[in-house]
Amino acid sequence: MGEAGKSNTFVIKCGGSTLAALPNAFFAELAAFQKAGRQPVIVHGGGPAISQALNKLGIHTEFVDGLRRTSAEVLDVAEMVLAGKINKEIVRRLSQNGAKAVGLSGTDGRLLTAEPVANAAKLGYVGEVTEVNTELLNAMLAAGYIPVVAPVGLGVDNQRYNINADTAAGAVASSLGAGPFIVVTDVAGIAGTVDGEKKVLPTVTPSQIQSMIDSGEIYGGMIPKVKAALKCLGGGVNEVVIVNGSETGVLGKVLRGEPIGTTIVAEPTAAKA
Ligand SMILES: Nc1ncnc2c1ncn2[C@@H]1O[C@H](COP(=O)(O)OP(=O)(O)O)[C@@H](O)[C@H]1O
Ligand SMILES: CC(=O)N[C@@H](CCC(=O)OP(=O)(O)O)C(=O)O
Repeated sequence: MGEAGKSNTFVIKCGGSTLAALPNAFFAELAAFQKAGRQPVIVHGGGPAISQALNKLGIHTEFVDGLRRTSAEVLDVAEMVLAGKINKEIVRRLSQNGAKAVGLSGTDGRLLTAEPVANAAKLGYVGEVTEVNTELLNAMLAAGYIPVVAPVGLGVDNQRYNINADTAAGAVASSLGAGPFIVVTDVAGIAGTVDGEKKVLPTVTPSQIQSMIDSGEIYGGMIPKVKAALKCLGGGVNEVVIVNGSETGVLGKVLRGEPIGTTIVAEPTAAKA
């Protein structure tokens, strides 16, 4: 694919926290971008729905450092909910709102190759992406479809892995060299304290993020988001924006460069020509 095609590609991560609240307008906006020649790729979560399904089945679930401890039993349910229920819901809503979309699990066509995370002894079948099959994504984009990806990966050992959706989306954004990477969640951005007042910060840099994690101002589900953002910025993505999906016209605002949510920017360098 040529440079023009690449610059048209952008990755959106849709968090499970916000999926039910996403208005039809969100999907219609994606359909309009698609018709205008833009090439969105969606990677989605579904944490709350997985927890709900596990609770219904009476299977205990817990998070360690923001990641779900994943036994073989939990993995089956996570895959069922992510690649079945949530993935199909998103594809259906896109179709209903005039977009052409196709749903894939990260294991389909070895879209996401994964390896166990460092503390696998504690976390079980939780994976980290080692490779993204961009050939498959680009083929779907070239055929005029929005790829909708569930964050389940396959190891070279053929083991399935549950992957945090922010991590998976960041890996996809980096491998496509796509920009901007838009993280859609249930809050208006990263909140921080400015002059004693809590507010959404328009921009944050990697060093600010580190001190906000250290102080506990960034916690829980925001941690994998900012970590994925930092990794992306080091890997070819020039802009990561965190926005609330239920606000109208969010995607357009990001793409037009209008101020919305929190933009994570690279550390300013002293010597810029
Ligand atoms: N500094 C912060 N600013 C805003 N939200 C934060 C911050 N730190 C932690 N959070 C939490 O992160 C949550 C978003 O993460 P999460 O619930 O995992 O969403 P998603 O399902 O979209 O991935 C927010 O609802 C909020 O509770
Ligand atoms: C390893 C791990 O934690 N996987 C996540 C995958 C879903 C996800 O990340 O969903 P959200 O984006 O809605 O949080 C989980 O099991 O909940």
